[in-house]
Amino acid sequence: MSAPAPRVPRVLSIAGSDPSGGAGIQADLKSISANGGYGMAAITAITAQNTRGVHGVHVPPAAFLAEQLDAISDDIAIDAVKIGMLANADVIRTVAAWLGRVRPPVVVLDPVMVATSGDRLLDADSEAALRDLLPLADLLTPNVAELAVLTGAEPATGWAGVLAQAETLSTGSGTLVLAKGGHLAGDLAPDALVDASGRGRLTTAALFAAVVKEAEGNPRFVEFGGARIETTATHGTGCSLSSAIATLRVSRGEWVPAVREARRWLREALRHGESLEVGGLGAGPGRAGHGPVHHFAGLWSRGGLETAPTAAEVEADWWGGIADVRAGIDDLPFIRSLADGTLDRGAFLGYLAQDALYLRDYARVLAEASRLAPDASAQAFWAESARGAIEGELELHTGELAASDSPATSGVRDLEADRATTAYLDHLLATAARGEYSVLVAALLPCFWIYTDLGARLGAGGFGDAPLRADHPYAAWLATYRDPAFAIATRRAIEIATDASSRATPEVRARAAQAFRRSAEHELAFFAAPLAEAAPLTEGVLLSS
Ligand SMILES: Nc1ncnc2c1ncn2[C@@H]1O[C@H](COP(=O)(O)OP(=O)(O)O)[C@@H](O)[C@H]1O
Ligand SMILES: Cc1ncc(COP(=O)(O)O)c(N)n1
Repeated sequence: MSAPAPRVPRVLSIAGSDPSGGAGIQADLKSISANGGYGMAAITAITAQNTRGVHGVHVPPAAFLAEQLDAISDDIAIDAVKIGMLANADVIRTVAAWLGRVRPPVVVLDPVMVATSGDRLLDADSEAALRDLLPLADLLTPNVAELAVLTGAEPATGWAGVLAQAETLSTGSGTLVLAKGGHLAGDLAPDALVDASGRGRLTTAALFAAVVKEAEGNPRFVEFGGARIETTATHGTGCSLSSAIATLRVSRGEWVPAVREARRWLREALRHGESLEVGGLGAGPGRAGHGPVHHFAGLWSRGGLETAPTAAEVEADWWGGIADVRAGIDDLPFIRSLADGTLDRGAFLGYLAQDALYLRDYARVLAEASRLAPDASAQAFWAESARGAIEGELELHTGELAASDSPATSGVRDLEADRATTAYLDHLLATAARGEYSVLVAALLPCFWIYTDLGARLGAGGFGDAPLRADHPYAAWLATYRDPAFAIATRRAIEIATDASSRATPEVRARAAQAFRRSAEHELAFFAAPLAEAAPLTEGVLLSS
């Protein structure tokens, strides 16, 4: 039994809108999604901005923000909140009142004041109101400039100064602070979690720390190092990072792993930001702005964009994709004459002899599928099918072939596989040798599926009444393929193979579809062979012992 899937963190962003998509709620929703959360957004302000700057800000009435917040919290359990641009004191008070009522388990506050472009995003006279909001958060993520404003100091010019201000802020607000080095000069872009609140939030988390520094007064620093990434795509880094941390704090349960993972993700997004080619249109020299980070760089390259088909969709695709092969099989003189009973007995026995030869190696390939199977149920199924194929082969020797009056049937064991049998087996053995389970089971499937389908249609009068007559010369053979147990096995084989393909990567799925079709084509050639190239079962085609 597999463990239940972990619940998806429900994360609310309370922030401004950036129509260019790089910062604000747009960045937050992308960041939350990229980090495995369900994103929601209550909009505090609507900005008109692009990668070069903010042209305008419209702040809807704070009462309407309250309505948005209540609509969400009345209906949805919120696991984490990320707070970004708050615009003015009314908005701040509305958010503070809502937080006081709802108190979500994780609150990350990015005290947005000034955009990367230098434009103000918070009224200058609202800084006091913002300070009052700080204690309601669990984590503050100010940049260098914001840290300076919040501590009433000059912006720090070095990392030690940033850490000192972060400590001051943490002590004053009683919250954890993430000090960010993004705006410092130099080759490094370090961040650090600073907990001087005395609430010991980092005690457990510090176990995970790469570097834990004990400083005077015993505040705790957990530092995250990293080289500065050479890029202009830094618009929205603060928004993206704080949303990622809020989301990952829910799924990881601790601050340090959440920050470490969020930073790793953001750094990948930063490295690929410029590839988006967002911004810079018509910019004169020196006006090129800051493009967004690529929030989905990792997901798109590793997860792919293709929608995975369900097993039922794979089944329909595969079966529909061999409609021409199936029609070809139905039209074969071998199948037609087998159905109406006019098939030459020698040709029939020749077919059975090839079938026996086929089953011997088919059983080995089924056993290989069992070896590769990812779970016990599939492992048992393929092993059982291998046993069935071996039994089928033995039955052929003791049944139809042994009973035949041909003097040569005793030499079946030494009979050589004809071209069609050899080609089919080569395909199956080569697929097995490549060791890709989902491709292998797709290759094994037509033998189950096409026979079951043929047997069912022969038995249901699809080829006329002749196959239903008890005195049909090949009644015993027809009965084998109508066997309900075989139909059940076929259903299970279809389920296993299509399920494996629906979960596989697009590349593996394409190889599986091709292997399935190849096997179906070999089935056609196999049925065509007895009346096409191989002579009936006579001493001429047997290497009798
Ligand atoms: N060029 C860069 N290379 C690596 N990391 C960066 C770079 N610029 C910003 N960061 C990281 O992005 C995050 C946001 O930091 P920062 O730019 O200081 O905040 P804000 O966007 O709020 O101004 C931090 O983790 C910081 O270390
Ligand atoms: C709506 C909105 N919120 C926040 C920021 C800050 O983002 P950054 O500091 O990365 O430019 C922004 N530019 N716009």
